[in-house]
Amino acid sequence: MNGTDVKRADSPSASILTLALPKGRLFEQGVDLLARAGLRVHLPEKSRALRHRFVQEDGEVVLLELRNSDVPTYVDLGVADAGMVGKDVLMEAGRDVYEPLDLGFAPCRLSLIRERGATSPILRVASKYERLTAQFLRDRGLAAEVVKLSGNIELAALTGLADAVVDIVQTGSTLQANNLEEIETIMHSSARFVVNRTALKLKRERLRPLIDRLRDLVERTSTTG
Ligand SMILES: Nc1ncnc2c1ncn2[C@@H]1O[C@H](COP(=O)(O)OP(=O)(O)OP(=O)(O)O)[C@@H](O)[C@H]1O
Ligand SMILES: O=P(O)(O)OC[C@H]1O[C@H](OP(=O)(O)OP(=O)(O)O)[C@H](O)[C@@H]1O
Repeated sequence: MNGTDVKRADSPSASILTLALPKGRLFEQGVDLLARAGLRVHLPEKSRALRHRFVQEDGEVVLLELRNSDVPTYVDLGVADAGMVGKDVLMEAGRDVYEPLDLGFAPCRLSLIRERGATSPILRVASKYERLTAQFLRDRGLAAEVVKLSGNIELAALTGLADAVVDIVQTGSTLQANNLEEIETIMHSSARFVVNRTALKLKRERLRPLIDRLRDLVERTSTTG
C-alpha cells in the first residue's frame, strides 16, 4: 500500500461501503449471503426505511433498498459501490458495471411467450424488457412493434394487446395457469454481484475480500448442491 492508498482507506468515504439491493425477491437472500460472507448486516425491521446502516470493524456498511431495475443505475453512477441484481435486469439496463460473480440464486429465464397454439403473425410484442425484446426481434429479423408494460405481462397475450410477450419463466406455473406456451428462451438469468469500476479501485481493501468470500460461498454451494 502506498501513501495515497493509506489516505484513501482512512478517508471517511472509504470507511463507508454502500451496497444496492433490490427489494422484492432478491432482498432476503441477498442480505443473508452478505451476512454469511462476514458483513455485520441483518434483515432490517419491517418499516418504510429505505437506507439501513450497519457498523463494522472496518467502518460502516449502508444497504440501499431499491427497485430491481434501479440497481445498475445506482452502481454505475457510483452512489452505490456494489450491488446485487438479476442478470436479466442488468442486461436490460445496459450499464457499464463490473460483474465479477454469478451468485447462483434466483434462477429463471427470459422467454418469448404466446397463447398455446397461436399462429397469427407476430406484429406486436409486450414486455417489461423493452431493449432485450427489441434486440431479440432484430436478431430474428422480425419487424414487430414493442409495447412496454410494467407487470402481469402475460395478460397482454391473453387479451390481444399483443401477439406475444417476452417475460420471465421460473416454475412455469404462470404459463400453465393461463394456457400459454414458451416459444423460445431468449436468455437464462440468476442474481449477479456488480461493482462500480471506480469503487473497485478506491475501496479495494473492502471490496476485494468481500468478492472473494462471496465467491467461496457460491462455489461451496454449487459443489454441495
Ligand atoms: N418468478 C420470477 N419472476 C420474476 N423474476 C424472477 C422470478 N424468479 C426469479 N426472478 C429474478 O428475480 C429478479 C427480481 O425479481 P422481482 O420480482 O423482485 O423484481 P422485478 O419484478 O424485476 O422488479 P419490480 O417488481 O421492482 O419491477 C428478477 O429480475 C429475476 O432475475
Ligand atoms: O414461471 P413462474 O414461476 O410462474 O414465474 C413467472 C412469473 O413471475 C413473475 O411475475 P411477478 O410475480 O414477479 O409479477 P410481475 O408480472 O408484476 O413482475 C414473471 O413476470 C412471471 O409472470
